[in-house]
Amino acid sequence: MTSTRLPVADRRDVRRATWRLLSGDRRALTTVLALYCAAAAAGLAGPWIVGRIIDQVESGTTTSTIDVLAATACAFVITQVLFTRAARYAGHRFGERALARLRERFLDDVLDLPVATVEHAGTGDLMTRASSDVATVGNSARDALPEIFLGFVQMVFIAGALFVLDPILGLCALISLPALTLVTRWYLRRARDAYLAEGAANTELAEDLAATAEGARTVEILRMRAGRITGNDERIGAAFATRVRTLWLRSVLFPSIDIAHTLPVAATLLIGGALYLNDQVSLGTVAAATLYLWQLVEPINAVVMWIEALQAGSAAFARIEGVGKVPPATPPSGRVPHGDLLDIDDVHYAYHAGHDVLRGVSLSVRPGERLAIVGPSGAGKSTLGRLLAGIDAPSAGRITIGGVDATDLDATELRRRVALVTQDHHIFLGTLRDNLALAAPDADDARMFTALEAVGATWPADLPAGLDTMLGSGGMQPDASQSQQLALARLVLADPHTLILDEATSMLDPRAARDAERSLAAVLEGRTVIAIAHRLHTAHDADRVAVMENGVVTELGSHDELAAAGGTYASLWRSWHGG
Ligand SMILES: Nc1ncnc2c1ncn2[C@@H]1O[C@H](COP(=O)(O)OP(=O)(O)OP(=O)(O)O)[C@@H](O)[C@H]1O
Repeated sequence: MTSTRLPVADRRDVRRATWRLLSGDRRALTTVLALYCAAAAAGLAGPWIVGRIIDQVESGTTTSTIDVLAATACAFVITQVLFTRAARYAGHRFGERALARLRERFLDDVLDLPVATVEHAGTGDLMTRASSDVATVGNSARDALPEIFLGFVQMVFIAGALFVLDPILGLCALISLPALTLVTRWYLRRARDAYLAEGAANTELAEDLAATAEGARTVEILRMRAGRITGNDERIGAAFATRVRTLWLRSVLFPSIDIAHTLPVAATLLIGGALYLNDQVSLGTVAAATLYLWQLVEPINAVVMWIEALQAGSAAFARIEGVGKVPPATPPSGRVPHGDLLDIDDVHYAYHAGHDVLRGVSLSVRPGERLAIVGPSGAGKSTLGRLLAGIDAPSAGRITIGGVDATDLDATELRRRVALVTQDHHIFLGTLRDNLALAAPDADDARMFTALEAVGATWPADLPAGLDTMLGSGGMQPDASQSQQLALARLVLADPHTLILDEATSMLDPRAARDAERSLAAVLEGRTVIAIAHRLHTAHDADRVAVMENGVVTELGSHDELAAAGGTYASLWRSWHGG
């Protein structure tokens, strides 16, 4: 099975998704925009009033006029502060709501992912998208977007005010614009890929570190320390290189911005000075224009700084949106199975092209039959179980349920009919009831207790809080055997017509395992059970036994037939029995 990263959405999709996210709360967005415009408009008054004060002083005026002008300037500054504060507050609330909608959609997309896709992609990829990518987008939605918007509004208003003040001085403000545009375009063209590469390198690093930490014991025992350190070093090196690349892009952008501030001020002072000497503009106008230009520093800096964050946010958003681009595992054909006959016809499967682990498996499992699959380790039993449960599709051949290809059934329909239970029994944080309701949301307490009893779990009846007992960290920690019983009880509640038990009871002690399997079989009378088993008593109790060796079924028959046939099963049975 080769590792395939989850897709990344392209620019057009990201633009569309951004618009969808923003326009999902139009009223709030309009309020935020209006408040920012009001704040930017109020900010224009200060320099203009200072210019007027200078002109008044030059032409000779009373102190009371100056006092009135100064008081007016103060009033506008306070108004600007109040509007900005209100705009930021509304902007943050808007951003948080947008982020909440994004998280909900992301969760839906993740839950819709085919299991095989998640396994192929590796959990690190999904974890990075769910954690750091969502946080980065949150940062953009909460801070970057509102700040960039405020910056743009301020720039447009200030440029407008400069032109109104004096068109020639207005032109001075634009002197750096072409160079600034070029540098910003140069940066933006490269930034997305650079940030995507940084995100991907971080994912690889996170996966590698997690694998080393999780497998620490194995690393110690097999003395793989040096190898792991070298591997981790390489990943850290790769992540470092991608960071250096984004740093290089920033190191070109930021100094260019600094120059872009200074040039227009110098030009305004020079040209404004010459105009003043020629009596074409007043001293107050030159002063006001210079102050406006200094005022531009803040929005330009903010826009550039936050555009950088927005780039990182856009790359992260592309990765989040990419999860929704994964095609459904099985485009439903709409065909309805007739009956529950499970037919496996010449099925091949390879994790790596050219290395078939299933090499032409053919088998028919009748409804209600109990089939045990036995065989040596690596024979392909679990792989066949995954294919039967629709987690992976055969590379060749067909698996049909009631005459319809398993790959043509939609995921919900397939899960309703076939369920795989393995040794992984996840207990979700929540009550015992929550954990059982996952399989049957409508089940009442009586049904839940019946399901638990069916799999031999009597301990829930003794719990003081009963089904309301909290499980998981901070609550009751079920042991391996109890977790397995919960998983089996979930299956009883889900009630699919075919159950595939892949070593499902292996963690229980032999007596408990036998009890659980017996109880399960009793509850599921008339249903199909395919048990992939290491313990041969499972085979002994089954209607038929299929022996798998090297990717094919080599023997098929009842326990008695195979035990008498003197083949692989007979020798397995003899050695298991110590005979
Ligand atoms: N995810 C995977 N990627 C690559 N190869 C795999 C993967 N899972 C299993 N294999 C290989 O496929 C072959 C069949 O494995 P499978 O687990 O289906 O056998 P099994 O009969 O169930 O063995 P066991 O009884 O030990 O679980 C083995 O050679 C195994 O190494």
